[in-house]
Amino acid sequence: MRDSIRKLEVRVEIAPSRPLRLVVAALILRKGAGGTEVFICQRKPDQPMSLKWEFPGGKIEPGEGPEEALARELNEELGIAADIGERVAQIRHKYRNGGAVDLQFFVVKQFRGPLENRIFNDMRWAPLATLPEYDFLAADLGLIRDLSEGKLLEKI
Ligand SMILES: Nc1nc2c([nH]c(=O)n2[C@@H]2O[C@H](COP(=O)(O)OP(=O)(O)OP(=O)(O)O)[C@@H](O)[C@H]2O)c(=O)[nH]1
Repeated sequence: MRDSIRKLEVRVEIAPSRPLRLVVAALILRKGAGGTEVFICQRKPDQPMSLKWEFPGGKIEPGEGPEEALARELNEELGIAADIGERVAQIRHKYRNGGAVDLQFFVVKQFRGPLENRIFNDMRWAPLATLPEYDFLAADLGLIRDLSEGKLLEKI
């Protein structure tokens, strides 16, 4: 009896928690012929939430600031050295599997180096008005609507 009680206590202590994932992502912008374009990326078929589109970025690691984390991710994923600009959106989203993310989006208007596809299934420049045509991650949908309607970046 005592043994089973002790086991239960241990289980509770090591029970996996699902912490909020702190994520940063970039709205990399350029002026195209038909207006502002943003750089979007498609997840690989073998990744969770496969083939969904997203903005490049990733999780903040312990000890990193958000801008620092985003510069590192853009370098790892796309091979660029980016100047991280203004933070334009923050979204909290709970995915159906119970995981929650806190997403911060930063504008990037300048970067050095060619954009290299290091981890994505596909990637491209998309005019803001065309964003709703892409199957984006659920957490991004409000932002996609705002961007496609010309909101959020008016003062950028
Ligand atoms: N980079 C990026 N991540 C996003 C966006 N929207 C969104 O919900 N996320 C979520 O934020 C997390 C980013 O983590 P990550 O890029 O470092 O790692 P990952 O996809 O391999 O996820 P995992 O390591 O949690 O399984 C993912 O869970 C992803 O689903 C977005 O627009 N860009």
